[in-house]
Amino acid sequence: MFDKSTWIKLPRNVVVGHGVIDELGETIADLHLTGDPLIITSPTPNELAGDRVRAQVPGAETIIVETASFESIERVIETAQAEEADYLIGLGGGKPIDIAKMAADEINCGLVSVPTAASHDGLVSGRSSIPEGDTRHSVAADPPLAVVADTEIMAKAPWELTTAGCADIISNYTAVQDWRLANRLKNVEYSEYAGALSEMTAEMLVDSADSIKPNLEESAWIVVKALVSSGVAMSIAGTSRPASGAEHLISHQLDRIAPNQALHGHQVGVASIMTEYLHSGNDGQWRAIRKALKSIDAPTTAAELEISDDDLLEALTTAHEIRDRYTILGNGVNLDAAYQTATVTGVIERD
Ligand SMILES: NC(=O)C1=CN([C@@H]2O[C@H](COP(=O)(O)OP(=O)(O)OC[C@H]3O[C@@H](n4cnc5c(N)ncnc54)[C@H](O)[C@@H]3O)[C@@H](O)[C@H]2O)C=CC1
Ligand SMILES: O=C(CO)COP(=O)(O)O
Ligand SMILES: [Zn+2]
Repeated sequence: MFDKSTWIKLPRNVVVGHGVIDELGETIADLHLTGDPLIITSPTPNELAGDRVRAQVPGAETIIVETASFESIERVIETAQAEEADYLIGLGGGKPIDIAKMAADEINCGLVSVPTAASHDGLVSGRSSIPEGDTRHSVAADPPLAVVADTEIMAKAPWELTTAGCADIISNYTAVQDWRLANRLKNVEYSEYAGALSEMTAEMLVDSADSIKPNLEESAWIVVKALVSSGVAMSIAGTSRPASGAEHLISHQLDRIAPNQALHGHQVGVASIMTEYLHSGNDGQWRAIRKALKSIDAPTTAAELEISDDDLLEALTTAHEIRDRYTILGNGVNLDAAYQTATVTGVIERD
């Protein structure tokens, strides 16, 4: 008997382009959302774009969050309930959007995502990623009903936020390899469509690397399209597997060991050079990944991440513990192997 079923949740409206933040009101009306929203943002995005958002949703309260934590989510839920908010608007980078996504899921209301940086591929995904203690929760949450991504704002954001978004996409190469490995060794369900979409997204971004330049709005356009596509791959899969493998585990560990040191996308990029080496050895594609990262100005070494060699090695040897997700890290990389991996790939220098 055929007994498979799937439920793919995607945003209904994805509005991308120059000045589209001023079309937020229209986008909300198109979704038939009524009543007052609560705006969830972080300090800089609030300063940059909060007033333009508030101008279109008069009466909306704003809550400013600093960290992606369960405490922040709790605060948002309490405020939304006290204010009787009818839906949420997440404004900013990955953190406020993830918090808003999880809070909206919890209180069962809609979410509109207004990213101000092309720095991560969670802007359309049906996943929310929140650290807690020694672990990291990547939980299913409804994707935003709409995404309003203003390329004018994103192009003016610090260049490193855009290069972080590119590196988050380039890391899809190793994420998909980990997913296939887990399918072969652990019978983890694999989606050919989601895997192919994720790899094609990375391929297209790398092919466009020459057009990705600072202060160029077309660059923000190219990167946002890739981030949307990668987020859709996660939604099709119903898991972050297409865009998150061992390189993400290492980055999540770095968030614990060396908090707020480097951007998420930059960490996963450097980690994917090493996990590609672990997958395919010295003759594999790790040089191609490093070259792709360099071509878009993303870091390729621990020093460029401002992370010490010891912290990097600790993350590489302990990342397998963080989550029940089988990857090339298996049941752990020992310190000698980690040192070999990090030095051969030039991520750290030999003593
Ligand atoms: N749910 C999912 O599927 C995914 C979630 N993530 C999560 O997203 C987070 C990483 O996202 P980030 O955007 O790097 O973090 P973030 O939200 O902390 O933003 C990084 C920095 O950029 C600043 N910023 C944002 N827009 C700006 C602008 N236009 N101009 C100047 N500064 C601006 C913010 O104020 C912040 O200081 C992590 O927590 C990660 O786990 C990442 C990928 C996928
Ligand atoms: O960052 C992500 C994809 O780029 C989300 O992955 P996680 O499920 O590892 O948080
Ligand atoms: Zn990521």
